[in-house]
Amino acid sequence: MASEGFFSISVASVLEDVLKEHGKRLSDMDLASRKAEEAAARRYEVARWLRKTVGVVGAKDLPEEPSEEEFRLGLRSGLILCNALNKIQPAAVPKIVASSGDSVVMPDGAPLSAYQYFENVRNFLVAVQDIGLPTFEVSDLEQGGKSSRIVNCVLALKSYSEWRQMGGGGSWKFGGNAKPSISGKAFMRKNFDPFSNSLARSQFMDDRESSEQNLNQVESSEMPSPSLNVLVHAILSDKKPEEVPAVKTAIKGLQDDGKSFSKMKIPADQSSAISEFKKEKEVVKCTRLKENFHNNMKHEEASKEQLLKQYSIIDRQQRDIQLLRRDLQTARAGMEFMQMKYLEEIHVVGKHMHSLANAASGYHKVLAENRKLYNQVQDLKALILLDVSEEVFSDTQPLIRSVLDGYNVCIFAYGQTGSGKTYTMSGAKVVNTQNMGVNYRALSDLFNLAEKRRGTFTYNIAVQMIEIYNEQVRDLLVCDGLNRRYPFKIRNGTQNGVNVPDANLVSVTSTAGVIELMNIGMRNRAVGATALNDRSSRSHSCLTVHVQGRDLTSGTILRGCMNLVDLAGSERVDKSEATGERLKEAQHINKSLSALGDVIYALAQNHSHVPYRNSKLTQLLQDSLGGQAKTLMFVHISPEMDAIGETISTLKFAERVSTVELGAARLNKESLEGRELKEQVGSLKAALAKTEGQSEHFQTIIPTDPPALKARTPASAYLNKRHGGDFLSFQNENHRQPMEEVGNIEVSRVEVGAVRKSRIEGGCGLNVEVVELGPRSSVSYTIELNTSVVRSALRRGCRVWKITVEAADRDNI
Ligand SMILES: Nc1ncnc2c1ncn2[C@@H]1O[C@H](COP(=O)(O)OP(=O)(O)OP(=O)(O)O)[C@@H](O)[C@H]1O
Repeated sequence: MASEGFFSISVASVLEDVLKEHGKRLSDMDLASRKAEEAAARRYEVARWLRKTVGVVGAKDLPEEPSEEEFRLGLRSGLILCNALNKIQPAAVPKIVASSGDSVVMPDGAPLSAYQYFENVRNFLVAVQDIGLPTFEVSDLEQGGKSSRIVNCVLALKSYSEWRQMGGGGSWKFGGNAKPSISGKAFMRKNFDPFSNSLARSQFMDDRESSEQNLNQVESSEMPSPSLNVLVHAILSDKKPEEVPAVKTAIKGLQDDGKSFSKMKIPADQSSAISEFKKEKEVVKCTRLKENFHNNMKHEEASKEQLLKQYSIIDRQQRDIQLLRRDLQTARAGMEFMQMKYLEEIHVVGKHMHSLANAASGYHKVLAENRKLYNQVQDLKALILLDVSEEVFSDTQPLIRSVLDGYNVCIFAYGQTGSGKTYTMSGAKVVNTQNMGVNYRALSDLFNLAEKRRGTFTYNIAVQMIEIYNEQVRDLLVCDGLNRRYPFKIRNGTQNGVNVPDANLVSVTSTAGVIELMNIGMRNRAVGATALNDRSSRSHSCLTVHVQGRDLTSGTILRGCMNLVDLAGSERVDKSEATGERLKEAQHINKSLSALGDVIYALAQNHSHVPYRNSKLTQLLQDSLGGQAKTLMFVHISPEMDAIGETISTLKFAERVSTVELGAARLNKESLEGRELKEQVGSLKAALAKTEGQSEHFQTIIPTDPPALKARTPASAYLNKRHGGDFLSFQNENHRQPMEEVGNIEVSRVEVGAVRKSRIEGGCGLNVEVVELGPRSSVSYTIELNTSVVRSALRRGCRVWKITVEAADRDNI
């Protein structure tokens, strides 16, 4: 067993070495296909030769190009083989067992018995063996047998036949060794005749087992085994003649090294040959198995490697998935936590909002309370006598705030001529931060405070400036110095607090704008030189600031006004040396100041009648002195000794004033609903008033403010509702006409203060109510148009009327 193992390994190593040398070239060949092609070609060659040799009839069972199965079946009876051999060498097979009646051809459908097959084939094999040709096994003709060995045998026979046909000169050589044609029992295939070459290659590549028949023919112990022999032939077949010695040397070296070769003995008899052959067969099998195993191992290793790679990838992916899952869970937990936190915070914010809302409402309550208390303090203080000092303004500041809160305020300067009233109120001629007057400071504070309240209130501020000169009211805010409407009337207790409605009321948005107006007013003010003051004020001036504030949340309207009054100074005519106009002015000044004293006295004494109407000054200041305003008086006295009399008089006046107890100041507040109701009441009152004694007239109320044309005022809306919506309101029920007959009447241009109530003389016509724009919007006027004109227009189909009222025509209406 040990020697067999060693032998196997040696042969295998030789094979491997040879294969390594030539493996590259061989591996490139398509072994399987070549094997099949070559086997088929050789089989066809054999079939054709046999058919040709025994004749088509004799070889009818053998097709010209048989498949392996057909080939085997065709030759199975041994008849064709024996006949062919006998044709080449007559009586080589002395006895051929054939079917009855035909020694050559087998009868159709009557197969020979197995014994007959065996007889023929055995005889054939014995004969060819005697000739020295390669043989095959009887079993090769059976199913699963090796047809290649049969092919080899027949081809050798063919070669032998050809040699004989050529005369059989010399000795027939098969396999390269000179051999007697018949007597030789074996032959060597050293030469490369076509047959042996083909045979060797086919044996090497196609069927190593075919070497067993060659093995039987090996005669020298020095030669390699048949398989190696085939390999050597295969190698040498591709070499050039000059390369052959080198290859041979290499093989020899292999032989020397390989113990298997050196130890291998040629068997003496057939059985030992078969035994050796089997050994070699085992070796070949082992080699093949080893190769297969080796290849399988390699393949398995590659697969294993690939599998490992895939496992590692899958493992990594699974780890990644785990990580991702963990991240997802973390993120989910984070989200839930955030959500919870968010809800908590929302809850907290909600609570804060709630408390803030409470605080805000509380703040408003406290603010209202604060305002109330502050006003109570102001009311309690009443009139305070103050020394003129630079600190004066600090006490005026709270009053400024009151104006924005909807109260009326009056600040006025009293004192003899030349005592510094104008200086206190208006400041020095060249104004700086130190010598600014009360007026400037008050307005500056007013605008600052209004700006601070911008988020809660919007304020409209307008200014009037008038003077009372020689008991006549004049407008100081005129550019050309002309007071066309002079003298103006004073109206007390108007709804909007404008006591001199005809005087210019100019909107302002900044302190600078007010200063500009004040400068205009100062330029227009009547001044004159007296012995006591080279620029003595010869009139009482009054700067009135009208403030209308709207609460942005409630819509409530607050109206306040501030009168800043610079009185003309009382003067002793003998001292001021006034004559002529100055004297007349002085008399009016003194008279009005005396009237002011009387009013103060009456107020101080709580008289039922207060003589406000005794002078324009008291009439103008009626609302401020009468108890519905907060009033502050600056009292000026002269430090000069010769003015002691006036000083005492002034102080007495001040003392009297200080005793006056004003009532609580009234807040001019109007809610949105209240305002609308008032407007309705006002409109209705006006409508009722116009019904009296105007049976031939018809009236209409016209909204003059362009926006109001689109959105009717509550009053007109009310009237339209009452009268069917499409009717203009007519005060006389008998003459009420639908709108279609009268048409809309549009007033295209109405200037503030430009239209006054007027009546066209002799006309019984259409009453047109013109409502002025601006703060005095509640003031309404009626214009009557001649009825005949209206009727004529209606006849002409006039439906929309446009009435233009020019300011210049005011006095002519
Ligand atoms: N506190 C003061 N500091 C500096 N100058 C002053 C002061 N008060 C008044 N004067 C100056 O005294 C003069 C008279 O002052 P002012 O014209 O203000 O008096 P008045 O009381 O208004 O007089 P009248 O009643 O005649 O108009 C002016 O030249 C004014 O500049």
